Amino acid sequence: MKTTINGSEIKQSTGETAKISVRNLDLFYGEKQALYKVSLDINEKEVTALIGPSGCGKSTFLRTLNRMNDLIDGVKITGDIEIDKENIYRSNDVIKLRTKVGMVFQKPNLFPMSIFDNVAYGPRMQGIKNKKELNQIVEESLKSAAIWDEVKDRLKTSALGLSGGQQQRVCIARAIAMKPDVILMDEPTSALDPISTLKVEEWITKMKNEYTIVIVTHNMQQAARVSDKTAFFLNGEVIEYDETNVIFSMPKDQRTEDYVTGRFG
Ligand SMILES: Nc1ncnc2c1ncn2[C@@H]1O[C@H](COP(=O)(O)OP(=O)(O)OP(=O)(O)O)[C@@H](O)[C@H]1O
Repeated sequence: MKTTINGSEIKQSTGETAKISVRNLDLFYGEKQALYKVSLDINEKEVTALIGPSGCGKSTFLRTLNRMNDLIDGVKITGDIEIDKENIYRSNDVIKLRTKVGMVFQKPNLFPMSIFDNVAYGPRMQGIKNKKELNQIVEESLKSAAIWDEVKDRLKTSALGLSGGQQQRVCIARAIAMKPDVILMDEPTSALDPISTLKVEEWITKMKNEYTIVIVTHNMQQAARVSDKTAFFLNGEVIEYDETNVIFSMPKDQRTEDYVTGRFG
């Protein structure tokens, strides 16, 4: 279904609950505009993939959803983003937002501390001190991220001693430990080998009934495998947003078709 608000087309789907509503989002890095009137709804407990050629604004858009761009000097954002109907740019509680909206980056970015302390870091910052409770959160999070069996006997050793694929799953566990509703993933497997990639993809598929997941990927097969909806970005605009099978098998816009069939990118 397509509707219009203030003359701008809202890309949305019927019948489902929008967890995240984005309206008329413009973003500037200083003088340079990186996003143009982005309006779309992201459904709860679905996987939404953001695809498009390098530099088209996917990561920029992803970072607006937990206000990570606030950390960059000279960024100006106009428009509205609501999560659970709350305008995230009208609240000053960025910590609360980043608890609710977790993020997994392209490269594993664990702290130079033990596996346990990495996963317990967020809960401890939230004030949880009880050892039994922390043990439970760490175990559950590592299990959920499908890494428990590989690390359960070395929780007190440095997380940096793990392989890249294992580190990325500990990053996922660290995000889960905060009990987020939304998990943003910025090319989470681009630095991983095929087996680790498969494990992360399996995690996404298994967990999509628990979290709203938004993933930036350059890998078309990955988007097709894991996502329910796909948004195609080009030059800072959303060109097309639809069910993933529509985007990949019968896109409406020629530019989407050219991109997904590999004619450019
Ligand atoms: N911190 C920044 N300061 C200035 N310009 C930036 C900054 N980050 C990104 N840009 C510019 O904004 C545009 C969008 O970049 P962005 O990283 O969001 O694209 P992308 O689609 O995620 O690209 P890629 O697939 O290569 O990661 C690009 O022109 C980029 O050069």
